[in-house]
Amino acid sequence: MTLKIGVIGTGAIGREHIRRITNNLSGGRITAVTDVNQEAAKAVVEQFGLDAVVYPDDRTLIASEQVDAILVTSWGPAHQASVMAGIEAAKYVFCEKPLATTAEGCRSIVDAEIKFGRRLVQVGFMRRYDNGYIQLKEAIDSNYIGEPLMIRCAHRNPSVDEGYTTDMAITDTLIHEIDVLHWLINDDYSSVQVTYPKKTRHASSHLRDPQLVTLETAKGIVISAEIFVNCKYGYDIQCEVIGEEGIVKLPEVASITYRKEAKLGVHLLMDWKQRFLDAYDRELQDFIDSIRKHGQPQGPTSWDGYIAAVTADACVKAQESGHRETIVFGEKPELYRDYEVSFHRV
Ligand SMILES: NC(=O)C1=CN([C@@H]2O[C@H](COP(=O)(O)OP(=O)(O)OC[C@H]3O[C@@H](n4cnc5c(N)ncnc54)[C@H](O)[C@@H]3O)[C@@H](O)[C@H]2O)C=CC1
Ligand SMILES: O=C1[C@@H](O)[C@H](O)[C@@H](O)[C@H](O)[C@H]1O
Repeated sequence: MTLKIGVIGTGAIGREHIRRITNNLSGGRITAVTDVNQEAAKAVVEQFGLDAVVYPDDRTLIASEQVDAILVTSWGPAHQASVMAGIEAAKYVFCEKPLATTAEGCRSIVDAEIKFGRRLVQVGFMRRYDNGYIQLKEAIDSNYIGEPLMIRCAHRNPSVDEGYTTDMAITDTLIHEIDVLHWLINDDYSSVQVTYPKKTRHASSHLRDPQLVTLETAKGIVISAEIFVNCKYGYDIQCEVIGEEGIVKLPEVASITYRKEAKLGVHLLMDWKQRFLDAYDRELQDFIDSIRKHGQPQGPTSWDGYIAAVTADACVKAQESGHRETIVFGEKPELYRDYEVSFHRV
């Protein structure tokens, strides 16, 4: 059966996902769209030549018999209500980060899914599908570098707009590292501290940039994560895991080398959309395939969304206090306990 997908929010990433489901992936079809900006929803139907109905809001879209699964790509604060409505209607849900803007909101989604009795929700933490991170995980899981001791990583954007605030460095930007790193090392975060190096003159007056986030895990691994969203030179994601027997590091983005004007170099990306193109394709193909084969998604869970939100809350608290803040999760519920996805390199 072809999975009939309704999209809630036809902005930047909504359109990207519609494009990939329509042009690149198999097994899914966009049958419905909605956006608070109805003109944007209509325009997307035209742009991609979709055979899809434009609904006035998320509730009517979710209720449609022409919708098996919803793709929640609206603004973060709107996610929770759409996801909850999707679960109530027993529809599959792919939700872009954040699952909800608060830990309580994520917990209520977890509880609703547990009450439903089966997994319906996948969160858009696409880095787990990236070949580079998968290779790092293979090296760690096979003990190739021995026990991991430290991680050094960086999330750098060339620039951000005026509306970007200091806490967004955590909730919008670091959130990807928060998800992928604990998955990488099979560990739980236990505390966090945030420090502010000298501020770049390129940041707006209200923004602290760069920031240095130091996370510790239950096993004692120390993670040093730099967030620098006005770095000017490019979009750059770095991750290096230092183990007892060796070190593994994310590969650089593939690029030709050039020799020109007495220089030898490679090109870097400026736009985040290009960096994880394959991972976005793979997370959505996995969502579609898992539902068609197993009747439930297998990707990052609501519990992963909750873990990320609890950790992000502690990071924001640490931004404000300047102190080390502890991070505590409740016990992982049964529904998510034996769940282990086998992500493969391609
Ligand atoms: N996984 C990733 O790498 C990325 C994830 N995101 C996440 O995706 C979400 C959307 O981001 P963008 O597409 O960049 O934003 P955007 O602002 O370009 O698009 C959001 C769209 O949602 C619509 N919208 C807002 N509230 C709505 C509601 N209640 N019902 C229907 N439509 C509604 C807006 O009118 C807008 O068209 C955000 O949560 C963001 O954090 C964004 C970029 C990358
Ligand atoms: O989610 C994302 C954006 O919101 C954010 O602005 C970028 O820095 C991230 O890398 C991207 O994946």
